[in-house]
Amino acid sequence: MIPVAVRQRPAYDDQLDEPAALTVRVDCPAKTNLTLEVGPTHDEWGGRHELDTIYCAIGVYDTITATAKHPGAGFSLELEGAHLGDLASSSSDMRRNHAVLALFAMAQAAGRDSDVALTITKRIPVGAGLGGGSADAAATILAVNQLWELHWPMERLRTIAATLGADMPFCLSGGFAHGTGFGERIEVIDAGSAAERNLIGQGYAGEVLVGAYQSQLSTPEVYHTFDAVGPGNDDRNHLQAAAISLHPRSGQAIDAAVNAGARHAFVSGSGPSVVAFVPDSTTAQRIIDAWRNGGMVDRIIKASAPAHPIIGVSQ
Ligand SMILES: C[C@@](CO)(OP(=O)(O)O)[C@H](O)COP(=O)(O)OP(=O)(O)OC[C@H]1O[C@@H](n2ccc(N)nc2=O)[C@H](O)[C@@H]1O
Ligand SMILES: Nc1ncnc2c1ncn2[C@@H]1O[C@H](COP(=O)(O)OP(=O)(O)O)[C@@H](O)[C@H]1O
Repeated sequence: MIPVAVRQRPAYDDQLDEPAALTVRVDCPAKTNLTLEVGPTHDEWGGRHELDTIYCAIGVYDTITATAKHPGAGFSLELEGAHLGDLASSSSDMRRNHAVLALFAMAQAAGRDSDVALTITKRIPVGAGLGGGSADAAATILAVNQLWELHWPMERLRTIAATLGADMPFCLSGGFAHGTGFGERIEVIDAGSAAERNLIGQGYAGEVLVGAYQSQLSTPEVYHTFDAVGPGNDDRNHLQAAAISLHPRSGQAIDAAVNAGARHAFVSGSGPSVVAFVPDSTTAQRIIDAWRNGGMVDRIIKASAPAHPIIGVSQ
């Protein structure tokens, strides 16, 4: 089921006697990996690695809006946010933005032109191992599915998302899920299931602190480094040692969070950001103080997990 909160659409604008412009807004959460086991590479997956991962969506949301434009007008993209990372650079090509690639993929699958105005309000740190680009792509797929009244089921949307990136199929539904293949095969862990109760019982739910950085890590570079150094002893995220070798402050932030009482603290996916699950607000404050006093992170974001995309329709 796609979690949808839809407001009623007025059929026509009284003044202009033409269809009123509809805007679909999707708030799409970041992702992390509670476990990430990395296996061998496969040529048929473009050299990507086999994965076995438990995804978890965390409530730091990017917002995408999609509004229909006149036929033949083409697409447009506006980006806003205080922390745009390398997306703010003049060499950043709008046509390579993950949201735009997702719009093109949906247009091709639907046999339509991509006459849509997209806006992205970025809150998910960029190049941080939090799947921000994947969240924006997933949000665009969900938005266009609604805007064009396609009503395609989740499985069809996942198939399209999988052509764009490993994390994107998960980001369509959020929550908790088991990912296999190169990360694109998703088995949702249902709310209330024994598997979900098990994750919650282990402390993988509730209040979360994200320690974020100005610097980014490149996902391919982290996988290359993993190929050289392998997983760290006892690391549930096999990419953690590689990420820390490239960005040592992440390791310091993990140690500080654990010492201050975090239930779990780890590098999120390919890093460099660090996620800490905290049992209560006193512990959260201890971790925040340790991170700030030690200069171990550049930015701290409070969130909760698990989270889901939220879809709304308005004029
Ligand atoms: C590591 C993870 C963990 O969830 O995400 P991040 O933490 O970076 O967000 C994912 O595996 C990344 O997902 P995503 O960023 O969507 O990957 P893709 O666009 O498909 O691939 C980008 C590059 O990452 C490497 N890659 C990705 C997935 C995979 N199973 N094996 C790989 O080796 C390849 O070098 C590939 O060219
Ligand atoms: N909409 C987008 N949001 C974030 N990054 C994007 C987006 N579109 C393209 N990118 C590019 O994708 C790369 C990875 O960004 P992101 O998805 O945030 O990180 P990660 O793969 O570590 O989770 C960045 O170099 C960024 O420029």
